[in-house]
Amino acid sequence: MRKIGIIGMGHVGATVAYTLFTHGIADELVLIDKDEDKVTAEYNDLHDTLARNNTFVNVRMQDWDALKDADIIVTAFGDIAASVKTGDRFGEVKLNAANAKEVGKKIKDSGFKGIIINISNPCDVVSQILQKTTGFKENRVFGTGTFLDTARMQRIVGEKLNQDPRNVEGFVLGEHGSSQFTAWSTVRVNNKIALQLFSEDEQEKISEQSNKNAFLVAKGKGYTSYAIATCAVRLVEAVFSDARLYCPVSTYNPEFKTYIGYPAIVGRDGVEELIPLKLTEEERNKLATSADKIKENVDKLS
Ligand SMILES: NC(=O)c1ccc[n+]([C@@H]2O[C@H](COP(=O)([O-])OP(=O)(O)OC[C@H]3O[C@@H](n4cnc5c(N)ncnc54)[C@H](O)[C@@H]3O)[C@@H](O)[C@H]2O)c1
Repeated sequence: MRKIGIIGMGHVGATVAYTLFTHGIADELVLIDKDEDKVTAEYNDLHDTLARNNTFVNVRMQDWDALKDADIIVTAFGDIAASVKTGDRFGEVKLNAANAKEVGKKIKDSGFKGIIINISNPCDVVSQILQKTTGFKENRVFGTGTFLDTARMQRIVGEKLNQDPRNVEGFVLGEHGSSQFTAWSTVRVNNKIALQLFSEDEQEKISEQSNKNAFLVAKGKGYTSYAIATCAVRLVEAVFSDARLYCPVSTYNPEFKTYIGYPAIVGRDGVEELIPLKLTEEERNKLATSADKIKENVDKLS
């Protein structure tokens, strides 16, 4: 039986739940939020789809003990308005560092033995605090990190070259935040080296745009949901099917001694392997700067 807990049933948590529910990816869901009215509303709205759904799903709510035998927990707690207001995901840092400690303790106390996939921002800092608080091995707690930013980069590059974004390989690395960057040495489009397809100026603009797109979406609707939920669900599927998916996630990187967005293999045990990249010196320096920013905040807040 595939059982998933979702903690934080705001825009993102609810979209993850809906996707899992309607795509037949989970047999049982446990929905948790500190806002009782919100979680009750989502619980009922999801239940009302059952008679027209292709598959049956058991749903429970506000039951921490039910997490004991869950396979995966997706964390999406926070207050998106705090990030949107400041135009920076660090707008939620104090609030979500405290939430991560509270939620991490409750997860640990539940006896949960599975994999945590964190979405809450700032994603790298929160993922690491969750890992520290639960005491789980690092492979069992990871964040969506730059998986979403990489999808945004693939979309932008694809649009510029009139290609399906899935024809674009390569990575946005570092913090899921303002110090992230496109590692152009890794980017290929239909096996053509992207460095040869874009001028330095264009590379710079695309790299910035991958980060800015989040705030463009949030400016119009107050939050983002579809793209991040699709990324999180993809990672859930990779764990369930032991896909050994090669993708960038926020995970502990021994070289930089912090959680940070970097390519890894994701399977049944969570992050099973880091795949070392041959970066240019400039890219390595950018990654080191990004790591310092994350580390500083983890040290201050955990
Ligand atoms: N990693 C990414 O790429 C990415 C993308 C989008 C959003 N996010 C982040 O995901 C989080 C959720 O976004 P959203 O738009 O759904 O926010 P939201 O404000 O709509 O919802 C957050 C929910 O978390 C709940 N919550 C807060 N503290 C809690 C706690 N201690 N225990 C249980 N529930 C708690 C709130 O009641 C609320 O329902 C935010 O931190 C946001 O910045 C990350």
